[in-house]
Amino acid sequence: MTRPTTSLHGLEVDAEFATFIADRVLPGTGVAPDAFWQGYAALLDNFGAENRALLDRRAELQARIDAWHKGRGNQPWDAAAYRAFLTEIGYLTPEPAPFTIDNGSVDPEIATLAGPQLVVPVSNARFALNAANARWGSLYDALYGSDVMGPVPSGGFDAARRDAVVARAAEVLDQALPLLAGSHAGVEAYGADDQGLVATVAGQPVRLADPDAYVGTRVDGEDTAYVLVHNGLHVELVINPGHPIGAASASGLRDVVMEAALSAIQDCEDSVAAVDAPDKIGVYANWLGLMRGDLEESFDKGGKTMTRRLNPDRAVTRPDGTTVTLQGRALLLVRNVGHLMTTEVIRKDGQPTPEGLMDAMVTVACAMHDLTKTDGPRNSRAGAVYVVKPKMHGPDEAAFADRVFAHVEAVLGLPANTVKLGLMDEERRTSANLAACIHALRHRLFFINTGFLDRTGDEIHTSMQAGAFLGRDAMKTAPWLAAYEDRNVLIGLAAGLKGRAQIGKGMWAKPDALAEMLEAKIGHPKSGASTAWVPSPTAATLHALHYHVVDVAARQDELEGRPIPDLDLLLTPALAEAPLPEDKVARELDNSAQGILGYVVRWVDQGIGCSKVPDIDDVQLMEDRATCRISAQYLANWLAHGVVSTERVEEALRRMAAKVDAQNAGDPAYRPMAPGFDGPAFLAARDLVLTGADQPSGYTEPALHARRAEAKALQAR
Ligand SMILES: CC(=O)SCCNC(=O)CCNC(=O)[C@H](O)C(C)(C)COP(=O)(O)OP(=O)(O)OC[C@H]1O[C@@H](n2cnc3c(N)ncnc32)[C@H](O)[C@@H]1OP(=O)(O)O
Ligand SMILES: O=CC(=O)O
Ligand SMILES: [Mg+2]
Repeated sequence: MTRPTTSLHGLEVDAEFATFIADRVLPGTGVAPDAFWQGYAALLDNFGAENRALLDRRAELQARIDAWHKGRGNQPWDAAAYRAFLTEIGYLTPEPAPFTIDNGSVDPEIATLAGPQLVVPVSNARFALNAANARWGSLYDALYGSDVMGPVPSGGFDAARRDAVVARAAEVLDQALPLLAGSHAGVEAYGADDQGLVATVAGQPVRLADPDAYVGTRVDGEDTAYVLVHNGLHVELVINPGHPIGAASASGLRDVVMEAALSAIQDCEDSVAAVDAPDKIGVYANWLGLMRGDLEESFDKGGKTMTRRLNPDRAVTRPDGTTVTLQGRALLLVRNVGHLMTTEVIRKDGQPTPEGLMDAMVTVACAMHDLTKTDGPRNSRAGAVYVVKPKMHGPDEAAFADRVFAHVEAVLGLPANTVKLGLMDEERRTSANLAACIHALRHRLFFINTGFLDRTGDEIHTSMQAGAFLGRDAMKTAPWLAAYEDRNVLIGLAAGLKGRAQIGKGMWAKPDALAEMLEAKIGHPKSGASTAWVPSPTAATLHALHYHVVDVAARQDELEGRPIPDLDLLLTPALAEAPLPEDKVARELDNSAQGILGYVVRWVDQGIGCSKVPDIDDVQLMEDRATCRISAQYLANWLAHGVVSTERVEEALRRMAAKVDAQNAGDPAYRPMAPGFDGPAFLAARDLVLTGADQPSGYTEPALHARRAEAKALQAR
């Protein structure tokens, strides 16, 4: 169905979108619609052709790499020859001379504090608000409601579990905020005087081992919270003897509230399905509401209607009677799409235009509402806009992004480098040239982050023709992956990110396996990362505990200057040296097929960009476009090397489609894929695998967008 358009400065703009910009985004920013669209037309004039040329360069390099591998036949891996070849074709670029980033004014959550980073699809207002409010999380709820204390209870209140939770929380306090004597488990009363916190243990007053850890007191209704701080993260001891949990404790402690998601990425990219003007308006409208501070969402929960809004800041009274205000919300960052896709929302010369350029203009324009606020809670007190830029390949693309945002700032009348960029290190050409990429963004870089999921997909795609890749488990311990993670931290430290920008690690993709996360994810701060991604507020609260155990700044000091793992390690693909065992192939084939279908069917038919999908062992996995890219690229690679045949893949897809249908039987909105196997969802999954070797960088976006548009058209009939 053709939608009405408006002609603006030579652009054909979706009419509803143009109205959204004029009536909702721009009022209050001081930018007139005419100036906006004139600037937009200039943006396309200046950068449209270059954007296409950068994509052509990706394709050219990939074709040369494919040809090189094919030309080598079965010769053994030759790291020196490969590196020389990559240098010759310009895949590897010269290293910059030593430098330190100079990113201007950024917030403490970016520069100095270390803690969890929550990611959320911004298209879902209920979740997006929840993510913003996940700055503070109940430790009691996170322990009680997750698998950390054993299987999640399904029945009524479990008093034994409550006692175990209370004991575990006391252990956390003893580790992070110990008393001079005794344990928090034995506290009979908490109080405060002008010297700080006073706990009563065995009838005696006991102070904190570190008296400076006491910040002050916060009263909220019946609750009195004693606010403490450790490693820069606050912890509240919430006292309320009248509360059922507080009543069960001698001290009246009813909760331990952790400062958790220091920052949250509101995602316009891999966790959302936004393919047309209404979708993009939905995404931008939520981001706008967050930046204006007035987003709200009402929904039914437990039979009651709830309305969710952004939480206020928290006022704490210090012992000297002065007030200190703590941020009530996570610092919000926005992830734009990458350079690849184009959008029909804005056309020029009859052609769709780069979606990344639209995200750049519109998300920054929305964020101006935060920058221009004169009262009420602010997002960035440093006056910055934080844009996460994903899927960039190498320094030229990073430099391109830098110039695009400089143009956006000029059009919107913002001081240079107001927009800070987060560099996702998630494509191989970026990892291999990381220092040069950071250098290209040095005046606005606010993070580097190892997006290991996309990175794994790109690893397979780049070396698609080199041979068959090892299976998933072996990939997790492959030398390239360790080199990638370690190099990222060390290169970041060498570029002076400590104290100036975040060094981030990737997503915990098993949202329900939080006991396992608690064991494993401490590895992120230990590796020198000042933040790491979590999929939910509960995971943020639990991951916060790691930053009380590890002092990241001290860890970064230890790591700085250590030798950077050799580039050859990063560049050596994890190929199977012998035929893969048949049982492993069969299992991984089914697993990948199930994961792809389980994700794609909700994306294409229902527009859900991020889902929990059970794997073959019934472990719920977070699936987004990056995890889908991995599965599709695995199968495409095995197809390319005869590990599996097309017929076998088709059979597995059909069999797994029936299984996914059964898994979704309880969803009234679900449309089964079997027995026809001819709907857009099934065909999207099939496209992703069978054409995976030919998709640009192995991305899933082109197939998903096309099939979602098809499904929408069918549904509109
Ligand atoms: C490779 C990459 O790019 S990773 C980055 C992209 N991935 C993400 O952003 C993952 C974000 N996470 C999610 O979308 C979800 O957690 C999923 C899809 C994994 C699971 O969703 P669900 O099955 O609905 O979660 P579940 O039922 O366990 O929990 C729902 C509750 O948790 C909250 N919640 C879950 N995830 C989030 C989140 N990321 N942010 C805020 N709140 C969240 C919901 O608001 C809801 O609480 P409410 O009822 O009070 O509103
Ligand atoms: O975006 C994150 C990733 O792992 O990919
Ligand atoms: Mg990614």
